[in-house]
Amino acid sequence: MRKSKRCLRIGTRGSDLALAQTEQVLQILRERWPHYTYEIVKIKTTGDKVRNLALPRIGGKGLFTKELEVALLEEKIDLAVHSLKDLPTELPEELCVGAVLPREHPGDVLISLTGAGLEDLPEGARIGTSSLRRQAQLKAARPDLNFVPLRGNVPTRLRKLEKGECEAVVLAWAGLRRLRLDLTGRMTLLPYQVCLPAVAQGAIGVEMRKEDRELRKMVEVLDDPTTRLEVTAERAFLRWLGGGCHVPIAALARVAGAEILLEGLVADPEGKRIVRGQESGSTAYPEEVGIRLAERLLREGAEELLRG
Ligand SMILES: NCc1[nH]cc(CCC(=O)O)c1CC(=O)O
Repeated sequence: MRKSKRCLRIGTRGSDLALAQTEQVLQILRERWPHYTYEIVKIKTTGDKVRNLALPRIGGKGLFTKELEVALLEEKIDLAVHSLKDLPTELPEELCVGAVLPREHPGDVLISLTGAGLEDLPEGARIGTSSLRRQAQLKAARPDLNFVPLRGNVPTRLRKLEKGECEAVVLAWAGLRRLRLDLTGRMTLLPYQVCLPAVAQGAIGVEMRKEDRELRKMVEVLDDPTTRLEVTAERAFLRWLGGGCHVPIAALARVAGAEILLEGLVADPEGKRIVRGQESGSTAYPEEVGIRLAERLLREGAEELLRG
């Protein structure tokens, strides 16, 4: 046993959502490992700095995670807490996802001032979202809708709705939930058939240095094996497609007994073509299920969509 307690430095973005997620991690670690000290280190990422630009234009992977990875590699922090959907599928060789927390409901919600659902929105309504995945799927369901780019943190986006910049916005349920925002009467959940979530949406991942054995053992208390299996299948699907933010891609895995069921899609940004399918397989090989679904969708037309 070491004599002096080690101080664990937890890196996070400074947004309300990121801090709420980090607080959740911290609470569990503190309770289980009270003899350590903890420090939260806020780090600005490129995505935080270029607020006004449309994400698909900036492109580039790891917009919200890269600076945290650099801090891990430079040993300025010991853990990095991410929304797993923002974390690229390829990690630096020295890093790993040490834990995946139990997932929130992974779905997207539609929020409007009147509480109108997707069918009730007026003809030609403006939807605030910069996500090509959301745009493509909503256009497929309602070709008359218009889209306005909407970026910034969750509260900022809701303010833009209040100011009348659009009739509705689409956000992840998980983010609203973690921010404890009560949008009763304004919010409807979009069914997966209408809007399949982003890979790993609703899951929190804790990234760390592989060689930090002591810490790897400690973060096991955060890990939810079912969520981990699901996001492993989804991330393998995304990695095999080689997709970034430029082509709409969505996927959702569910564990049922010893089986993983994975549903996924690739679309063109206008939502005119959606290549969608399902695969299932053993929980012993989650990545294999993801790769199999990717291969199948590539054969069925996703290859063309990805080449654009
Ligand atoms: N891209 C931003 C982002 N990253 C994670 C979440 C929500 C929380 C989550 O999906 O885990 C959000 C906001 C949103 O999409 O509404």
